[in-house]
Amino acid sequence: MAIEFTKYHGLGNDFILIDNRSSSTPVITPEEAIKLCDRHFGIGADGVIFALPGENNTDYTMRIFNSDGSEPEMCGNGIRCFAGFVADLEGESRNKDKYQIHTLAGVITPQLMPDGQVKVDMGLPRLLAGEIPTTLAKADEKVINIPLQVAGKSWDVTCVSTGNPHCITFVEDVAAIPLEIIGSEFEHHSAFPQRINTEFVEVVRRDYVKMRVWERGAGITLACGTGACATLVAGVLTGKCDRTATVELPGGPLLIEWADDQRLYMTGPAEKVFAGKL
Ligand SMILES: N[C@@H](CCC[C@H](N)C(=O)O)C(=O)O
Repeated sequence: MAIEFTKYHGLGNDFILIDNRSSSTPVITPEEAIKLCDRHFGIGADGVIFALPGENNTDYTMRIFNSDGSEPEMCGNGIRCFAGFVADLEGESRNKDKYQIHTLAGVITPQLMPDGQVKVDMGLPRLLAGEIPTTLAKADEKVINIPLQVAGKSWDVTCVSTGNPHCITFVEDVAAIPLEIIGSEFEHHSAFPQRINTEFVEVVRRDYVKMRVWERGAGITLACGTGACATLVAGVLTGKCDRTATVELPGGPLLIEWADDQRLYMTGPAEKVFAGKL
């Protein structure tokens, strides 16, 4: 059976998108996703994203497999690519620029903007340890600047769920962090029963930070949308950032706002790279 796919990226965080609208089960298994994501023997990507029929009166359902085959709840860069992808699939029959997307983290709303960027209503961040989840505090307490021992060092971490789990550490010089050595140790730390995405952040100004990420199930990536949102929340909670800031990632900048209604808004690009057939 031939399966058509389109490769997209959001700031270098890259995905294989599959039109899965005729079935509510992904047409690719997690094992097949691992092979397709392989950068030497496959197409190469940080994950595979499926556009499925909408559940609970939404326009579509998005599911994603990480490059290790695990299934996360949400993907920020992925949902911007998803919006571009479904708009393309709809072609001339498209009658909206804002979609209600069902995800494992709830309903997320991306909007295609006239300048080609995608603005996403990412919903409410979750701050309690039990919601992340982490054992670094009691289930009903927040995790702000809590010491965590990793790689023989104590790191002050702040944890935020933006649908998926994030652990944020503010550092003096983000370029000096040996992410390739310590990232996996954070991801698999016993304090995080569902593993964790890890962000290291250097605050340049209250409205401009530099961030590098080690993603759960994917390792080092060039950008992470949910991670950029979690970074801003951690910056506000620790008194380091304003409620609107640019998060500069290795792949480029994302504009993040934690609005007065407490919802997170992320604005950034989604680029189609090529299409093909499996
Ligand atoms: N790159 C993504 C996040 C993808 C999921 C993540 N690896 C996880 O397992 O939670 C983003 O842009 O948000």
